[in-house]
Amino acid sequence: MEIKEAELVVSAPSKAHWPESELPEIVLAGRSNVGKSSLINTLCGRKALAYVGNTPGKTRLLNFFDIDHRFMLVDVPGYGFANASKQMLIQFGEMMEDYFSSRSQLKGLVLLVDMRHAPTEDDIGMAEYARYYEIPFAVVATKMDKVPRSQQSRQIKLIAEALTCSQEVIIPFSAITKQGREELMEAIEALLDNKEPESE
Ligand SMILES: Nc1nc2c(ncn2[C@@H]2O[C@H](COP(=O)(O)OP(=O)(O)OP(=O)(O)O)[C@@H](O)[C@H]2O)c(=O)[nH]1
Repeated sequence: MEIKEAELVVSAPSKAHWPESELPEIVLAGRSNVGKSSLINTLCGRKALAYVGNTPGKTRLLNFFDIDHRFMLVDVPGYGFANASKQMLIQFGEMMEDYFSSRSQLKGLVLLVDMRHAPTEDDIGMAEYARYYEIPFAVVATKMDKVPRSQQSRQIKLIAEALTCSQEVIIPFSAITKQGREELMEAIEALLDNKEPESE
């Protein structure tokens, strides 16, 4: 699957602003600074102009990107950043709860984790959240170019164990080398087809 056109439709601060479109939605989530904006830009060839920032956790909105009028990529704010106030954490939880529990267009979650580190409590919580709401998910291990090849399979194993998922659902990815781009597109296709990448 090649993406020809990606357009940021809306940055929604609340449910009232979610788009009315019937397109299926794939949500992208991960802790702050994991490389989510870079991944969106890699997928969309910078057409989406997702902002790659160095101020972690700035985005507090759900960003809906229309991809070729075929599906929406929904970028959720990076969680787990330092200095988050309690109020912000509550707001984040409520926003995700609202979205996960009531958005019928939601077809799947792509969970981003940093390949260099063990998943955080928040990452594990996000996977549990998806299971609770029965949302199929794939996992992307970002920044693989920063992990020596000899250590990559060990890191994948570590991530799979922490998230209690199969190693097969984990897609090693680099926004620098573009490795993993094709595999991620295939995983998104599988989610759109209502297939759990995990079960393949
Ligand atoms: N080496 C390397 N660096 C990356 C990769 N992906 C992202 N980065 C860098 O990691 C930093 C964070 O990347 P972003 O794409 O802004 O991360 P984000 O998850 O959108 O961050 P938030 O806006 O805080 O949610 C930037 O300095 C990127 O250049 C990658 O695959 N390899």
